[in-house]
Amino acid sequence: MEKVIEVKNLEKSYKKKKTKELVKAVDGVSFDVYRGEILGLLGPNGAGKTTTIKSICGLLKPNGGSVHINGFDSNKQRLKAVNYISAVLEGNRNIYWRLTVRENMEYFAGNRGISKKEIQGKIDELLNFFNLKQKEDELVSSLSRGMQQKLAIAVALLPDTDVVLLDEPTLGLDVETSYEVRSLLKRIVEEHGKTIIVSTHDMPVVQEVCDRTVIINGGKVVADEKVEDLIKLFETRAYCFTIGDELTNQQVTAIENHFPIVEINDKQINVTLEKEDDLYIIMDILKSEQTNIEKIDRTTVDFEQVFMQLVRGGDQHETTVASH
Ligand SMILES: Nc1ncnc2c1ncn2[C@@H]1O[C@H](COP(=O)(O)OP(=O)(O)OP(=O)(O)O)[C@@H](O)[C@H]1O
Repeated sequence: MEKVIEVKNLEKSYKKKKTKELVKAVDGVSFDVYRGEILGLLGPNGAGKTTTIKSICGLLKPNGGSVHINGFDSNKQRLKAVNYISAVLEGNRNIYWRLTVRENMEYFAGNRGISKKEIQGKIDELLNFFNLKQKEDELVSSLSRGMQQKLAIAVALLPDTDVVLLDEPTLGLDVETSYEVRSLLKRIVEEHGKTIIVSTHDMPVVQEVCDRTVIINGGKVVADEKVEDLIKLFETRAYCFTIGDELTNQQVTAIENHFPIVEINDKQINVTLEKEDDLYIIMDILKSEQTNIEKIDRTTVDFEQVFMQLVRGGDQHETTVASH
């Protein structure tokens, strides 16, 4: 597999305005991105995603480490490196609301040094691809949020760069449009041969669209795995206990304290264990009040549960995933 982006030991600190204290936003982040994949960059608020993305785009100068794009250092050979990347950062604010759909496309093509004449065919192709052709002469301000989002992505595809970086592409979209954007992302990779990095809080996007995910928490990578492998890994530890008696409040508290991912409904406990041995902890809690265990089944997990466990657990999980 051909490596398009290599992020190595990236470090970035910010100085707090009031106290001048240094905050480490990114603390030794490393990962690679391969041609033709959709990589999901995830993490809770403040994890360091934006800082990582801005460093990849060459918008931020890291304090340590490096980013290479197609072999070019995004810091030392910035212009060559960023030539391979286009990005939609901060939602759809990269488009002009007072211009029409087509005018936006022509304007941004011009910004990249592409003449109006040579880009017309490409604009038509993209407008058709994104189902925006019939809206080409309408002002962006009159479009729905979903259409604006699609236009923002279309604009990012104009310069035909190898890598497209998308920050929260489905934020604020209704279910139907979010579904449409998700399938468009897959088609952009398949039909246009792009590599996509998508930063998102939208777990269905990750489960459905991303080949691999890099999860950042507290400025560090806590998982770098294929999405399906992560789900499988956690599935081996997901159990459903059916019990004959109601739990006491102490038992509920004990279970919730031990296991961050748990759902207790009446006489069922759905729990994802951190390691197989944890099965005995939960059985001991049940036995402590002579709770009758009727059966124990393995259950399925979704990506959201995997994510929650990885970001809530801290270092313990880092070891677990790294050893996988
Ligand atoms: N310009 C800045 N000055 C000071 N601190 C900053 C600055 N930018 C980010 N930080 C801090 O660095 C840390 C990482 O921020 P970053 O924006 O990279 O996280 P994020 O994962 O993108 O979060 P979100 O999902 O909320 O956008 C946070 O603690 C944040 O407060």
